[in-house]
Amino acid sequence: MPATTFSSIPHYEPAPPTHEELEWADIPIIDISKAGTPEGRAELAPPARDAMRTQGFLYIINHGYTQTQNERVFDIADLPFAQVPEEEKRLFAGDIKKTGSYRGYKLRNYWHIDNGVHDQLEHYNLHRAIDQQNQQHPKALQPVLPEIRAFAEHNHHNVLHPLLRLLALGMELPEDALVEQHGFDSKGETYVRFMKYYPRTDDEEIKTKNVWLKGHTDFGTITILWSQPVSALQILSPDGKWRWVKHIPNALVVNAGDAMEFLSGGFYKATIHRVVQPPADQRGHTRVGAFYFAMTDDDVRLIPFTESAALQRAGIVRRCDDADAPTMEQWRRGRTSAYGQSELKKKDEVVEEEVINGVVVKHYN
Ligand SMILES: O=C(O)CCC(=O)C(=O)O
Ligand SMILES: [Fe+2]
Repeated sequence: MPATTFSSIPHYEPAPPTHEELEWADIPIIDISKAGTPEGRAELAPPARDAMRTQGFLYIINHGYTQTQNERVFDIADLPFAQVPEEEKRLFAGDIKKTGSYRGYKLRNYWHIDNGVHDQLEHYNLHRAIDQQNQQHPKALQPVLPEIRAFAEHNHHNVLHPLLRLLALGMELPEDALVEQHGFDSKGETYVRFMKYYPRTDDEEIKTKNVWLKGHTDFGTITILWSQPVSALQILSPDGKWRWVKHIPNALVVNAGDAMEFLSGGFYKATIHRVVQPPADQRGHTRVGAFYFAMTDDDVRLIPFTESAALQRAGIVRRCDDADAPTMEQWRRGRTSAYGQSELKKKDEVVEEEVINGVVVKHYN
């Protein structure tokens, strides 16, 4: 490894893992270090396919970062929140609704959760190409931008692309069918997100029934969430029950989003998930997250791979006619602008709906 000197930044110490026995989701583990050979990919493709077809979630381990590198990711992830003055944060806040893009900060109180209560979480989003996109960043991030770029490349080339090969094989397509739609250098919005949740008041907890981030699907193809110890993420299991996602040190929690569901004609599931108040022994702490939100290139039309024999056998399900199908760019902009801002239509006690590009999108309370 080349000798690299890293700038000294404060250490973010997360809360210790919970001791509570929660109802954990049953999420399969994929050892991605095996994906480097054709034999390894042939071995991993069926379990990856089954995980994405049933749970819509899987864990990735052995992706190539050490525990020390992993801790550095979270130290960097806390910088835009702990080391940037509020005034500077406002300067870098994204005009999300207008631009349909998350670049920059999403500050607290932006999304409506329930009963007049707004969110208490901040995120900061960087386009993966970092300094090639004319996106300016706060001062505290300047010294670590090369490391964030390396983090984006790691997610893209060592996690996303290997996984996309497995998922293409699962659809019995040429193994690069999805990789070809996810160029690192193509025009598209795949981005790095750092996120920080702050503890809330009892009143906020009561009014939202402890929901910190409403049940939703992600917009893109694949979300890579760097596992962190504060339990709060839940997924809606196939049996209709919310189950907790357990922390695995240095693992990645990966899920499929809307775009993957479109491309696969429902073969891979964009699973609903939400964030709730952590268990009692982890309350009162902040919760810092690091993510890579992947989408296809902007010009890809989100229509199913009808040539796939696997999809034909399973039955292709469309959420709109192919002729009306949005491009990735239309879908991400539409979803991003509306999220947490639009008037949702109440279907029943749990489900609310909105229509984006002619397609019905569900939100869960
Ligand atoms: O914070 C988490 O664990 C999940 C956040 C999430 O679902 C999202 O940002 O889309
Ligand atoms: Fe999400």
